[in-house]
Formats: sequence, C-alpha cells, structure tokens
Amino acid sequence: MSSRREGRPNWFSIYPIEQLMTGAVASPDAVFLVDVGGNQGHDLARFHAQYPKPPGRLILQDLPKIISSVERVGIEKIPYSFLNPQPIKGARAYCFRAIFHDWPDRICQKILMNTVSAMKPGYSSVIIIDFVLPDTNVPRMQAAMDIQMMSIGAGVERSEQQWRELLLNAGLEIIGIWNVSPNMESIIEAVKVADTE
Ligand SMILES: C[S@@+](CC[C@H](N)C(=O)[O-])C[C@H]1O[C@@H](n2cnc3c(N)ncnc32)[C@H](O)[C@@H]1O
Repeated sequence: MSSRREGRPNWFSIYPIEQLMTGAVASPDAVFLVDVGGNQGHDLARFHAQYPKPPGRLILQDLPKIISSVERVGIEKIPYSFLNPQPIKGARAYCFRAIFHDWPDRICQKILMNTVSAMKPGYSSVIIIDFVLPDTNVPRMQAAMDIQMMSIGAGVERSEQQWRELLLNAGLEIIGIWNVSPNMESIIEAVKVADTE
C-alpha cells in the first residue's frame, strides 16, 4: 500500500490543508484528522513529519490485527471497523484513502452513514483520496484499475457523477475536488448537506 504513494505528492500537498487548519478547534481533546482504514499509518506519519504541531489529535483507525503492532510518534491508534458507527465525534476531518474503491455502493453507503453520524455540522469534513474517472476517454491505467477492482471483489472506480450520487445518498455534498494529474488519485472534500444550505 505504501508503494501506491512512492514518488507521489502527499494528498495534503495537493489539497489546501490550511483551510482545515484555520478554524480548527484549539483544545487538547480536539481531533484534527482521523485516518479511517489508514493501515500502518504511512499517510499520518508523513503528515506529522510535515506538521509536527497539528491543531488537534491525529488518529489512526484500522482493524485490530492491522494496527496492533503500529507505533508512530504523534499518532494515536484506535482499533475500529468502519462497518460500525464512528466512535470519534466531531473531528475536523475523516480521511479515507483507497477505501471506497474496494467496496460496492451498498457498503460505501454504510461506511459513509457511520461517519456522517459522528460529524459536527458546519465543522467536520470527509476527505476521500481515490480516483475520479472522467465520463469519457478514461486513461488506460484507471480503466485497468476499474476492471481489476471488479475482478477481485465488488469494487469500482467511480466517475464524478457516481461520487456525487454516492455521497448525496449518505447526506454529504461535495465542496471541492483537487487533482494534479489524470493518472493520480483525486482528493474529494464533502460536508453534511445541511452545512451548505
Ligand atoms: C487498500 S487499503 C488502504 C490503506 C490506506 N488507507 C492507504 O491508503 O494506504 C484498505 C485498508 O482498509 C482496511 N480495512 C478493511 N476492512 C476494514 C474495516 N471493516 N474497518 C476498518 N478498516 C478496514 C484494511 O485493513 C486496509 O488497511
């Protein structure tokens, strides 16, 4: 999984992370980032290396067997299955990198609803790092990934329209999509629908 990011920019170098940092609650208990299904915590470790004094706690979540042996400076680990309600309430952002493309819409809905119930309106964001396919002329690598995801399970690479529908059905609205190359994952930010009304 770490090979997917070798030589590539971090998501927080592409996404304007300052907008999350600005306005983050400054309290020792406040949670800044939760990396849901974050595996060994590579992304959070890189984040901590770049921002050693983040405006809140950094939390790594994955299945118990995956994170039991992980030890990383500045990162708290919490065993958690995203098929259950999110126990960390009101974080500034819940990040999902290379998670949703593994699952069909029905399961993604469940994961998203489990997250939405923990989000603080007007404050929390969901950050998704995954491919956003164009509706036509899909680059060869992304098309191959889509077929691979289908063949190893019920996964799927999604177009912007598919992401919008998936998220809206869970009560989330996309407020931005960032990408620096068609061959790279995009960063999608979504908030509770009521936040934008
Ligand atoms: C494709 S990997 C992505 C890992 C990481 N986000 C990254 O980008 O390197 C999918 C991750 O989802 C985790 N996972 C699978 N089922 C899970 C569940 N029910 N709850 C939490 N994490 C789960 C796996 O253990 C794995 O770490």
